[in-house]
Amino acid sequence: MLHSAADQQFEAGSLLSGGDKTDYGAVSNLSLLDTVDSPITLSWQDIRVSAPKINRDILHGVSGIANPGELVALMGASGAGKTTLLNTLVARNLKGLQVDGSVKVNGKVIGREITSVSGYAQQEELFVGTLTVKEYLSIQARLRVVEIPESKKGTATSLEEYRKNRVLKVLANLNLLKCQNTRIGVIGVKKGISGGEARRLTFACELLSNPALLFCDEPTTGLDSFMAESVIHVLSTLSTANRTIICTIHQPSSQLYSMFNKVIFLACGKTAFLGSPTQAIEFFASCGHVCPRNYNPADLIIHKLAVVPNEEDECIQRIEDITRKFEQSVYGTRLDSQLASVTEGRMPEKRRQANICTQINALLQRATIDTVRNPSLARAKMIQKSVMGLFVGLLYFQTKLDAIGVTNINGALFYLVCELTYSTLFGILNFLPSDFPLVAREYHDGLYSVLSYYVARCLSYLPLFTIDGLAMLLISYWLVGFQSAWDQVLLACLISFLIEQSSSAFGIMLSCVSPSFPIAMSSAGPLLTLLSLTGGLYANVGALPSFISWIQYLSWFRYGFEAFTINQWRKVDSPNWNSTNTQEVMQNLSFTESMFLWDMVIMAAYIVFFYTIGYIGLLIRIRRAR
Ligand SMILES: Nc1ncnc2c1ncn2[C@@H]1O[C@H](COP(=O)(O)OP(=O)(O)OP(=O)(O)O)[C@@H](O)[C@H]1O
Repeated sequence: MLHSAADQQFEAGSLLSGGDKTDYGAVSNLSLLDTVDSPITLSWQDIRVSAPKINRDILHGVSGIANPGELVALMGASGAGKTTLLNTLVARNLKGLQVDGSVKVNGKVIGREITSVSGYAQQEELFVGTLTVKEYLSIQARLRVVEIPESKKGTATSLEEYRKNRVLKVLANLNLLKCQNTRIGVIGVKKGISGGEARRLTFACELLSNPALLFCDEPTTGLDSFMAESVIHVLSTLSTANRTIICTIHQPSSQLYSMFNKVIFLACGKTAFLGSPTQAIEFFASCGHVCPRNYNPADLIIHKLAVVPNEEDECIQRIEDITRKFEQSVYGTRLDSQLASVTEGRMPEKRRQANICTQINALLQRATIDTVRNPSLARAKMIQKSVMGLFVGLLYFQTKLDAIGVTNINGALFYLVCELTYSTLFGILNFLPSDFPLVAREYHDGLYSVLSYYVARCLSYLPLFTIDGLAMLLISYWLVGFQSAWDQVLLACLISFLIEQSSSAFGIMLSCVSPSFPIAMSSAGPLLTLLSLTGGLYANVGALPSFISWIQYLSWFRYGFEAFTINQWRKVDSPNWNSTNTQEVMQNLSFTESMFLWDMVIMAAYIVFFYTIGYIGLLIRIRRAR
């Protein structure tokens, strides 16, 4: 992981170093670290987790407590159950697991509502990489900060100003001011902020709402020792403001180990120790595992708690010995008495969701920036459609209105329907896969509803997936010599819009209901073939066998082509053309002139239908992803 020279100056606590002083001026009248108004004591008792399908117990009655102002490390060998315990505490990622025992916030079991009083910085960083750090945080602030807290009422005149100050303050707190205008970046596509900055940005998002309880899954994994230390330093500083912070951590260095207020060691799904870092060293020494001088205590303890291949019996015996000794030790009994003395206290205020307009607005802004800054999509689509418009124009250049010309113009119209469909659909099939992990996480963090995301994302695609089609249509229009009375041009634009929207709504629906991107891709091809074959050019829609003829009524190819054709031939600016010629063209294709309006209404209805099914599919998938 890269880190800049400015990173190396990083010092949590002296947060102005390397920062942007102009910006900081805006928040200089505010204290750097907000003290938590309603501190949280988190306690958990006799947590048992099993996987019934494979008949396996993962946690065997684990108990513990974390108090305000404490930075707690959850440690243990790989497979000890750290992530499972953290997931149980935050009520996330427990699909397929049976969970018993109680998790209490200030002495009260609140279940999944823990999400609304805590922050969870997950290990996998998920951002919208095309945004800058400040843009991303500002949008997060609109979703996470919905009112000025009572204690901060005098610090800002409006919610907007409070959010702005909050973003600057969090940027300063986490030493992100110097990279605030840097794009976050997309792994493997575009380099952005450093690994340490990305990790701090994850905390920054969580801190916007100033949670009293913060969970962090492996905050130092993947970082070099300096970065790891700076991240833990930030957490340690944050905990001093009366926050309760619990994080899982893999083999911390001696330096890191001593920065925690409390360490919890798990082994084979049991608590092997809970207490201060120094007490842990003493306890393990009392069990016969003395830490040599200049040796990392965390390494020694985790090694003693690991089950080593080919030495399973010996290791399990040792672990049982340690866990039993812990239960009987002064630390074990003190934990029991602490848990017994937890009484119901004041509940912290739950984080409210922003109203639906704010949600859609913020998400639309984010999605639009992402779509516009995504050159592979925006630029490629515009270039492709313009080239295709030119190509069609040249291929059918100034077509005459004779028998061959009519066939050619109909061919050109059907080609436009296909071009408006295929590239749109395949361009939009990636609608969900790229967004899904972030949206599922933010939904379960309680930031917004699925409907807000869906509306915003669909709207963000609308301009691009309209303008490109119109560009193609208008470039080819006069080159081919389509009928160009103003009402015909306008109606052709409307038909083009409806065809392209039918295709993008269908693509979004497929993307949302398919279990995976490859399945969506592989089902799109055959479905489009079926719909285009019954579109009216390859086979006369009036002569299709009855058992297959019904498919045409599902095909926007058919409605779009019929509407384009009627629009073209109903009014022809030529002395050699009369209404009989129009009827002949219609009869040859088995199209009905009176269907013109219906074609457009039916396409509009299909668009609504596809979007609705897509929404239901997305809702089900996101709800299942907790
Ligand atoms: N959903 C599940 N179904 C079945 N087994 C599971 C499930 N989740 C976890 N386990 C098993 O439970 C054990 C503990 O897993 P967990 O991920 O909590 O360990 P960990 O201490 O976080 O390990 P690591 O440090 O390697 O991430 C592992 O053996 C794992 O295979």
